[in-house]
Amino acid sequence: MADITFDQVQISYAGKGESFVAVNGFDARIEDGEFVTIVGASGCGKSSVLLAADGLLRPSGGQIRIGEKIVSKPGPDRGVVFQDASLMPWRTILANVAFGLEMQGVDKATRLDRARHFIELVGLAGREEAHPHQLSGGMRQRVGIARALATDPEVLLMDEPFGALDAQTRELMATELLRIWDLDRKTVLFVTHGIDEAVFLADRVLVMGGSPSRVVEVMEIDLPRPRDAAVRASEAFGKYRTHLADLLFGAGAGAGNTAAPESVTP
Ligand SMILES: Nc1ncnc2c1ncn2[C@@H]1O[C@H](COP(=O)(O)OP(=O)(O)OP(=O)(O)O)[C@@H](O)[C@H]1O
Repeated sequence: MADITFDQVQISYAGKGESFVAVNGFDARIEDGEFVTIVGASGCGKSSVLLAADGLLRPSGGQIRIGEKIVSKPGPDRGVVFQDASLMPWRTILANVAFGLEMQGVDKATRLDRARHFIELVGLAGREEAHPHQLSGGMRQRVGIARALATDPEVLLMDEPFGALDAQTRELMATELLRIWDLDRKTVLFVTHGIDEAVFLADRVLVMGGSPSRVVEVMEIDLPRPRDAAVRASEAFGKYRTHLADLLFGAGAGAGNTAAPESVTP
């Protein structure tokens, strides 16, 4: 496992004239084994930061490191889960989960064994031969998580993985994700719009704001683990939630942030 370091990261997009700087001076360090969530107004650059950490987007300034290695392209040290699980529709669930191992040249018997193990871990034993269209949205996201874990990456990068799910399934998936994470505590960086989700999952929440945006506040979440319904209902949870909502939607919120808290709460 490894830590993730963002060192004065700048992300720009080419425009018609001058390029547009979306993120500037983004500094953060995600410790080895830590679960960190990122929140911020729509369009503030959360996905851009994650894409850059995955190596799909090259920062226009600064540096991202996984352990000691500077990120320059996607690599097997990173497992990625997006909002849309992006499974291959023609492949079975087993073949989808085994795909990354196939790319790594792992022999067939080993990769199928490993894929079966992670399918069981995410609660889908018995569905190995199903195809993605035969599964619900929540199940497809479970497959996406199994696929990301199967290659045993150093870190997990998750961009709104439960964003397309209904509120109830979303809560369930958050609890499931923590159960799986607790088995070997990989380093996780998780982007979300959901205030409750951000607090429930995290050791720390990074709040992005400003224009161009950067980390404007870091919230330590000192809640017991394992996190369960009692933690979610606790007074401490409510305080973190209110503080985060104030940061995002209160008087001091970043430019362009006009959404009401209710509109983003899972
Ligand atoms: N390919 C692109 N070309 C030009 N501009 C882009 C591109 N991708 C993103 N942007 C711009 O960069 C900024 C950050 O976008 P990004 O998708 O990272 O934000 P976000 O915080 O993830 O948004 P959301 O919460 O709505 O998903 C936005 O202003 C967006 O319009």
